[in-house]
Amino acid sequence: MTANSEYLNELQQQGDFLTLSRNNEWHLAAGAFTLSNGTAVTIHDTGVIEFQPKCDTTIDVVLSSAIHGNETAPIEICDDLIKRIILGDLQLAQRVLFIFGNPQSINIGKRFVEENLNRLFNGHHTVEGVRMNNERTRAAKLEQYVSDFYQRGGQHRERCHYDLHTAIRGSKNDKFAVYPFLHGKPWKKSQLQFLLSCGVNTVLMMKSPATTFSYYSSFVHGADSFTVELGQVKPFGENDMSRFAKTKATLSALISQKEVIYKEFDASDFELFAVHRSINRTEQDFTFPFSDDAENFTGFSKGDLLATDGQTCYYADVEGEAIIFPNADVALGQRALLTVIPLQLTDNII
Ligand SMILES: O=C(O)CCC(=O)N[C@@H](CCC(=O)O)C(=O)O
Ligand SMILES: [Zn+2]
Repeated sequence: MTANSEYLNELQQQGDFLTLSRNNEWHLAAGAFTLSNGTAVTIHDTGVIEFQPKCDTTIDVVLSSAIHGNETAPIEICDDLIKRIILGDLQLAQRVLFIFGNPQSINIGKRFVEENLNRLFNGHHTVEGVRMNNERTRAAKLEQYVSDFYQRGGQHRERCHYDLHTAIRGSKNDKFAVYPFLHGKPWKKSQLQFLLSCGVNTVLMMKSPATTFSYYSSFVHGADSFTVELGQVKPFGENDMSRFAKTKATLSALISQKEVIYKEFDASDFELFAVHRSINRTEQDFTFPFSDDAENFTGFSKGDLLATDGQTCYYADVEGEAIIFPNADVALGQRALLTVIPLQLTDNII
């Protein structure tokens, strides 16, 4: 028996792809098997597992978590879905690719090992003159796995990608999604209805390209793609999983049903925000005037100080400008703060 088939036997019996991935931090030999219900299972690498049911399918679904290793609730959600599929308790009706992005960062309980993986997509992993590291290599591979997965599904199918995260800070709106910049293409009501069903009624509309995983699959593969923030970062074992019941049930339905009927679209169900600006840290001396427990979506009055970057002070220039993802510890040149303002829906939505 080869080492490869040993891990496959154990995986088939226990369904524990998360532990297998954590035990093989940066690489796992590819392997495949078929479930008794006919679903083909392919392990492409550590943290990357594909399920192809026997029936005809219409949607190619990518569910990623652990792009940041300490964001545990989404990892637990995906771990549970994968186990149920492998053990035959959840029968799929759609193709699914699950990704645990950064197994070593899960093991050390940190956002990343050397470099923030979610700043390396859309080609930013490979830059002339910049040394490759494990996270850069991983970002390049993850792009390729997603690309191959969508290509095997074929053109003219629905493609979606939900990149599941949790926020470092608490948030006034506990769960929210980032809708990547669509380059003028319309936003989709059907996607907002899906998010609402997940318990996510707050969506931020980006207005420029990004280096994130969700922007990559949206821009390069035309997928309906979102970064989804499911509450606040907690260590394993400290998540109140009842808070994610709607998310789990909706993801489960998405992959196990031919079609899911969501609540009819009603704009008043949502709180939508436009990203107003992104403030990067360019100086060693970068500070916020608010405390570490100031929550995401805290609004500021026009003229209030928002951040100080060396000699540059940033002030709110719109009444109610609200803070998202403030993080003074980011690497120089990276985003330290987003600000948002409420958005009224225009006709750029279908
Ligand atoms: O709470 C925080 O500061 C970060 C939470 C997080 O990881 N958010 C993502 C958002 C990605 C996007 O803008 O689509 C990130 O910062 O990578
Ligand atoms: Zn994250």
